[in-house]
Formats: sequence, C-alpha cells, structure tokens
Amino acid sequence: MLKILDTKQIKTLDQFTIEKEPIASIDLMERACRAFVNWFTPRIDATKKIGIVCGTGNNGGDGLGIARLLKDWGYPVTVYIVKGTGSETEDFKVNHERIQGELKIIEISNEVELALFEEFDILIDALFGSGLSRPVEGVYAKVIAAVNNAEALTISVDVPSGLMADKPSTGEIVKADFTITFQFPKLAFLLPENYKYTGEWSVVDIGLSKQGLRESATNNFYITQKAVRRILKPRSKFSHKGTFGHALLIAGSYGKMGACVLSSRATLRAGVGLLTVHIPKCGYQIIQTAVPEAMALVDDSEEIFTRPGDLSKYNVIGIGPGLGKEEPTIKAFAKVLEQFRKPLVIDADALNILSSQRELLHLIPENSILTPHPKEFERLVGEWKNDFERLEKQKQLAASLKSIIIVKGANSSVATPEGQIYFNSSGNPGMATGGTGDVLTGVLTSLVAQSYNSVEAAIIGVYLHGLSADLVAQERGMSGLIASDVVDFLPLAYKKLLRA
Ligand SMILES: NC(=O)C1=CN([C@@H]2O[C@H](COP(=O)(O)OP(=O)(O)OC[C@H]3O[C@@H](n4cnc5c(N)ncnc54)[C@H](O)[C@@H]3O)[C@@H](O)[C@H]2O)[C@@H](O)CC1
Ligand SMILES: [K+]
Repeated sequence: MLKILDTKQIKTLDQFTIEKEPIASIDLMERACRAFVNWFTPRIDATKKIGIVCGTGNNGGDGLGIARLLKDWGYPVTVYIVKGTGSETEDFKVNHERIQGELKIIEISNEVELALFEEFDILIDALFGSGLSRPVEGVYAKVIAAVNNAEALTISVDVPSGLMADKPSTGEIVKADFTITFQFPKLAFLLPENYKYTGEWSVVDIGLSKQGLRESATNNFYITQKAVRRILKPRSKFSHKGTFGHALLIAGSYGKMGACVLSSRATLRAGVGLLTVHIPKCGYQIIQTAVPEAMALVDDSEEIFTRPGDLSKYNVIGIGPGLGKEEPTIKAFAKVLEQFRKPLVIDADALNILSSQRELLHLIPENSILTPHPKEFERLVGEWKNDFERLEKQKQLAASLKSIIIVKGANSSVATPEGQIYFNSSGNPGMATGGTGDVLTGVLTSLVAQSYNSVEAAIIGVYLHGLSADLVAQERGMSGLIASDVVDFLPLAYKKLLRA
C-alpha cells in the first residue's frame, strides 16, 4: 500500500532523508530533477522547443536543475524565473548559479502578456510545488493564466502550480497535461475535481528514506498491486466448494434481470463456492439459462422481490442491482436487515431505498459494504462543496454505520469505520458504462463469502474489478468495453494477481 502523506509530513521526510542517509539537500534536489528527466527524455523529442517556468522556492530550484539536464540532452531550453513576493531558497540559488551564462534566462516581475509562451511546444511548470500555502495572486496568477493560454503540452513538476496538495484549492491553477510527482501521489490528485489540473499523473521515485516512510503515520493509502497480492489467499489443494462460502444475491426485477445476471456471473467468476440467486418469477428461465452455475430461489411475485426466504445458510448477501423500489420490496429489504446479522453488500436500488427510508440505516449489520456512485452517495448524505468535504462525509458515514463505504468512480475510494481511506489505482474510463457497478457488487459479495474480512474484500474487490477492465482495454480498447467483458476477464485478472 502506498502511503499518501500530507505536505507537512513530506517536508519532514525530506529532512529525515537528508539527515539519515545522509545526503545534501541540493543533491536530493538533483535526484528529483533526474527522476523527472528520466520520465521526460524517452517521451519528448529533442527538437521540441521547451519553456521552463520557475518560481524561487525549491520547486523552482527543481525547474532550474531540470533546465540544465535537458540542455545537456540537447533540448532547446528557455528558462523563465518569476519574481513575485516569494524569497529565494538556498537550493534555488545554487541551481541558479549553475546555469548562469549557460542558458537563456528571462525574469518576470510584473507585466505578463497572455501570449507570453506562444512559441513553445512544451512548457514545464515549476512555479510552486508542495510549498504552496495560499491561493496565488499578482504576477503568479498572470503567469499561470499565460501557461494555460498556451497551446504547448504542459508538464508540471511535482504539483500543478496553484493546486494545494491536500486541501481544497481556489484561484488560478495550472491545467497540466501531465504531472510528474515525487515519491507519492498527493491526496488532491485522487479527487475527481482536480483531474483538470493534474492531467495524467505519474509518481517517480526520488529515494526518500524507507525508514522515515515506515514511521510516518497516515490514514490515506493508494492501493498497489503488490499490496493486493499480499492479502490474496491462494487456493489450496484440499479446498472444496464449502471452503469458498455460500452467497445469496437478491437482485433483478421485470425489465432489469440483466443487472442480476451480471452480478451473478461476477460472483461466480470472483470465486465463490456456491451461489443462490433470489429472483422474481419472471427471472426464473433467464437466470437458469444465463447462469447455470447458480441456484435459483423464486419469489412469490411475478415481477419484484417481496419476501426473503430462510437466510440462515448464507455467509453474505449481496442486494440491490435491478431490484426496484416498490413498496413490497422496501418491506422485504427491511426484513432482510432485521433477520440477517452477517455482512451485506448493498448497492443500487437498495441504497436508494436506504436514502428514502432512513430509519433502516441503523439496522445495517456491522462490516457491511455500501457501494454508492456519487449521485447515490449524495442521496445518502446530502451535497458537498468540494471533494475533500465528500471524503469527510464518507468517513463519517463509515464510522456511524460501522461499515465500509465505497464511493465509485475514477480512483474509487474505500472508507473504513476506523477512518482510513484506500484509493483504487486500477481501472479506466471504459468502465463508465451500464452494469459495471453490478459486476462490482458480485465481486465484493463473492470475496466476503470467501471469508475475507470486509475491508480486505473491498480493497481486493475494487482493484480486481478495475484490473479486469484494464485487461479488457489492453486487448480490445476502451470504447467498446461492456460490463460482461469485465466479468469475462476476471479469471485473467486473478491469474495476473496471483502470479508469483
Ligand atoms: N528537500 C526537499 O524539500 C525537496 C523538495 N523538492 C521540491 O520542493 C518543492 C517544495 O518546495 P518549497 O517548500 O520551497 O515550496 P514551493 O517551491 O512549492 O513554494 C515556494 C514558497 O513560496 C511561498 N508561497 C506559498 N504560497 C504562495 C503564494 N500563493 N504566493 C507566493 N508565494 C507563496 C512559500 O513560502 C513557499 O515555501 C516540492 O514540491 C518539490 O518540487 C524536491 O527538490 C525534492 C527535495
Ligand atoms: K509545479
């Protein structure tokens, strides 16, 4: 699991590395510059005209170091130094000294034409990094406006200038095409509202102290493949279908049996031992034909869910996909909540029922998993002003329900009752298509049935689901991706994960 540290912790860790390794601060900066350049040179042709926009802090110091290294690689480089209210750091001064007379340097202190950077193919943004403490104004704001006005491909060093790394941001902010960030992703990068600033971001290693990192406490994590691999349990020779649990899925209604089929197939493909599906009468032939591996339990109603059967033999219940919100279904869902004391995976219409029948919320068994998309989440908790506030609301709901709340989207976030947030790193925009949520419900239900605890199931589940979609995209592209493909590629995703 990659820790996500806040800016104060990053400063402390930089300092810790400097003292413990030991390494001079300027040499650590050089390492950061090299890491950036290692990303840059294989991707950008050396004929491109490059403008590097520097502040006078250490982010600007990085910019100057990068300018020197790119010049050595043969790129035509022009350096801009923006002189506003900020003072010069020591490392900035050293790197400034090192390029005197070697490179074209233009100082900007007041007037800024919007067309200032028109001539460049590439702009490297090194105005502010993690040291930004307030919205930018004056000459800085004008320079950022000129950067955003330019046609050039913009690449930000560490953080898009003007973006707060771990707080809500206002004011002028660089809209980068790429952000190359040092050592860890910053919290702001994982929130949908900031994608327009970061563009595609990548983390590059600058060798900060492993010991220091181990000792840094945080509640925010980025899910890595290695971490998921570590919590997955391989199947032993002596396992049998009982080992992998018995799940019940309550899903589907007239016209929405597809959601039920997708969830059922995903539950099976994610490895459950036994699956029973509770369906209305109209779904009987559909499920028996589309999912022969599942057992069908047929409701009294022709079209909807009206009455739970005996729930005692299941380890977990997944409920919601295609369920509908008719009055009898609401009553039947309430009965499930009253009778079943093991974890539930609650999605789609079951979440919508909870939003309108709030008295049911306190009946949710501990360690359940709720999987709202942002609109469903808003119905549960009300509006939020920015994504940081949304994260807070997510943590609060997880704590008050003693359950796991997964808000779906790019970098789906998993909130635990203990206040931790795990951001998913797998998945792609092809997943924005009907039915992928139903697939996730199946995967999660399956993992809980296989006796992963709910936090583990949520972490493995979001990652596996996204990885499967990534494998689909790799083979067939994103545009034609449908939810069934994500189900079909789950075995391959497992194979990839379990590979030693
Ligand atoms: N040893 C280190 O600390 C390392 C730092 N590195 C770089 O250093 C960056 C952080 O550097 P700094 O802490 O010097 O900070 P920045 O370079 O991000 O910002 C410079 C300074 O500007 C001032 N400032 C903040 N908000 C402002 C505003 N709105 N208007 C005007 N001035 C403002 C602050 O005094 C701040 O320290 C990182 O993002 C990274 O790029 C890397 O070189 C790796 C090593
Ligand atoms: K920057």
